[in-house]
Amino acid sequence: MATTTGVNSDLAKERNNSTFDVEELSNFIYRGPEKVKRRRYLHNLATKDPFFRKFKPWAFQTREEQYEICLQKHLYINKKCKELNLTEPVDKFFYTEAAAPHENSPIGLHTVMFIPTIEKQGTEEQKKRWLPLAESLKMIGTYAQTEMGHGTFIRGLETTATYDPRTREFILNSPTITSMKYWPGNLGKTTNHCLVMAQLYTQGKNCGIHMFMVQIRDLETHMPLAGIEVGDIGPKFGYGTNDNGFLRLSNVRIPRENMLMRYSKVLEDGTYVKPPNAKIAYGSMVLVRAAIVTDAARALAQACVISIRYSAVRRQTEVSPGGEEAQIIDYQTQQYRLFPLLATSYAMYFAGRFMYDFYLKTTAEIEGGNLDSMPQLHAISAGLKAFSSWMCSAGVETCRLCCGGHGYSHASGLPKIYIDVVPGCTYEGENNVMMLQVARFLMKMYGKLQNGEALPTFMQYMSTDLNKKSCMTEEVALNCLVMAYEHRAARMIRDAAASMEKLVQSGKSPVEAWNGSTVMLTWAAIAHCHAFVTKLFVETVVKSRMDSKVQSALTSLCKLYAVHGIVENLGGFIQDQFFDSKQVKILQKKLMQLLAEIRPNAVAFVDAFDYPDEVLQSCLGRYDGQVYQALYDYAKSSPMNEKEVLDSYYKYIKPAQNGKYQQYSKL
Ligand SMILES: CCCCCCCCCCCCCCCCCCCCCCCC(=O)SCCNC(=O)CCNC(=O)[C@H](O)C(C)(C)COP(=O)(O)OP(=O)(O)OC[C@H]1O[C@@H](n2cnc3c(N)ncnc32)[C@H](O)[C@@H]1OP(=O)(O)O
Ligand SMILES: Cc1cc2nc3c(=O)[nH]c(=O)nc-3n(C[C@H](O)[C@H](O)[C@H](O)COP(=O)(O)OP(=O)(O)OC[C@H]3O[C@@H](n4cnc5c(N)ncnc54)[C@H](O)[C@@H]3O)c2cc1C
Repeated sequence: MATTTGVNSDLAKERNNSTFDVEELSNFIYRGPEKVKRRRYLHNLATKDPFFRKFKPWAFQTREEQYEICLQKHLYINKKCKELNLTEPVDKFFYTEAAAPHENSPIGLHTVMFIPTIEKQGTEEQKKRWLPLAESLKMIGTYAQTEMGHGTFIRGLETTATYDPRTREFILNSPTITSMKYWPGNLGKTTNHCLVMAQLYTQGKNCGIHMFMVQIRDLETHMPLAGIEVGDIGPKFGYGTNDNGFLRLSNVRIPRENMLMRYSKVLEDGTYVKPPNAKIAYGSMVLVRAAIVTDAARALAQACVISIRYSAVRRQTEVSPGGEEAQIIDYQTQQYRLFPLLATSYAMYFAGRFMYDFYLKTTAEIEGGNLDSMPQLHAISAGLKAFSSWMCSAGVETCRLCCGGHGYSHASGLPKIYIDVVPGCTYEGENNVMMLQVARFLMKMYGKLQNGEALPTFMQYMSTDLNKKSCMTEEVALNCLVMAYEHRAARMIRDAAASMEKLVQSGKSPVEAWNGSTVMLTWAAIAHCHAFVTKLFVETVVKSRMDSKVQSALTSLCKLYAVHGIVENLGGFIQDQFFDSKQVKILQKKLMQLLAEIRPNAVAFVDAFDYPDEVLQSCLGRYDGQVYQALYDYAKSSPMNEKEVLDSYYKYIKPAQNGKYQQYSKL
């Protein structure tokens, strides 16, 4: 029975029954007790700061208020980060996630893409000129690449930057309606500068797409400059806090020094100097793709916290007539929907940790002049970005559905998380397109394998003997699970390659053969990413040092991740009889056992993510489980309840009850 004060008794029982110390697991997730302490300190700074609590809740704000309030919050965050000397990205990330949870920043693109692009693509002189202005917000900028007509195919962008050697200027133009920049975050109303991706023309030749710094608004009045038409694109599925914008450029002249020239250059006379690798200009996209993995993991983790705590508190339906109603977490169907997502949130967190480290290591090499790992970084970041945003967005929606009716209310906090995470499937490269980039890399690797060339370590599984059968026994060993994923990926890569080969042999061109095989190529890329994430999870639990009880519980969760993925995608695993029917039964049985094994630790697993209530902003996911009182308070706080009788009653309902409809004819 739930009490109305203190911690809900069901939730308290759950916490008593867990088999491991939650603090130990938090220490493992966040890489040590010192880091947990630091994260809590940063969360506390934000959640205890009265500034962030003075605004009405996000769900009760109009679009204009969402923008304005979020802008104030992020400008304040910016000021506090400086005062507190928070310079590390991880510190800023934790402080921000607590200060403005899932509220996409009106100066976010400035921080996440504008400044990093100057840092990575600018010359020393350009960095010296722009970075201090950008840091002090005198320049507020965005990354303006996507156009109304082209987002994916960036070589097809239509904006032009034509070099005029007489004045040593570039002239920027949006020659068609489809060439107008459309979607860049913060562009509509906030920014006064843009990094514009445009086709470079010099000495009568097109040299491909390059980045140019363009001032779009007056620094004093904030009015658009001559030749600039700019504005907000209007309401969207979410992202109400963000003024995604449009931009039309008409004969806008900028000095030659405004082309980002660290790698490619245009000399004064108009001579073009090529970069060492044309794709180096895509580096800012790679950075954000890498960051999206952690961002998506965090969204799913928070959704699991809400949904699993609520499932422990919520009771529905007497199991035997007249008996006690069961906690909904005890229904096997609820466990089957939620626990694999819990496992996925851990898998994605570890993938995010890996991605961040790999990004830092590889970009350091690139900056040192060694570009060898660029293709790997591109393939891994594109694949993990797509895989994590797909899995986590779908997972958040399932968590919402698992909360029944209350999941549909903003009081649950789940819709806000969903609309914040789901555009990650589209921005920074639409997911299907990203998976095809992965497939392109896989086909290259397959070619190397055929030629007997060496493969990078993470691709060596491709040389597996595809006639081999699974080693799976009743024990369901982790290594047999990894082998299954790698077998499936290797076979799908081979099948996709064979499909292309067959089409070529039938007279199709390589491009036609590629287009005729993209579904199989996408299957192969997804299978590869699934294998990659599973292996990473397994290696994390097997090789890392941690408390033995935590390790045992985490091993069950990892096994669930792997077994569930096989059972849900069985076709791909049995197509070549890799598993026989006896082994399939073993896996199905193991899946049910694992659900039962994880059940006593479900709440502890979500508690270990250590998200304070102020971050979750959910009546259902509260640490104390007092969900009903919270729902009642939430309903009472709705602006719709400020008056007992709304004006609309007198204006519309009352007259209608009296058969009077004249007010409509006035319209
Ligand atoms: C434990 C907790 C730790 C916490 C730590 C956290 C720290 C992190 C802090 C930060 C957190 C912040 C959270 C972030 C949340 C996110 C908020 C984001 C807000 C929204 C931002 C949205 C911005 C945008 O959307 S910008 C626009 C993005 N646009 C795209 O992505 C366009 C997609 N299209 C493309 O990329 C290309 O067109 C592509 C790749 C599809 C094709 O390119 P192209 O036409 O040039 O290709 P081809 O000529 O066909 O050549 C292909 C060839 O090129 C290679 N290649 C392509 N790209 C790259 C690359 N980037 N690098 C290297 N190589 C590349 C490709 O592999 C091919 O090679 P081949 O050898 O020829 O095969
Ligand atoms: C919230 C949000 C914020 C954004 N912020 C920014 C920003 O700050 N700066 C910026 O420049 N842009 C931004 N964008 C734009 C974003 O990067 C693009 O929308 C994205 O890259 C997808 O491109 P697209 O819209 O042209 O989709 P399209 O390419 O038109 O995709 C439509 C469909 O066609 C398919 N498709 C397209 N090409 C291929 C192909 N080659 N093979 C197979 N299928 C294909 C896709 O899979 C998809 O299903 C933002 C978008 C959103 C939603």
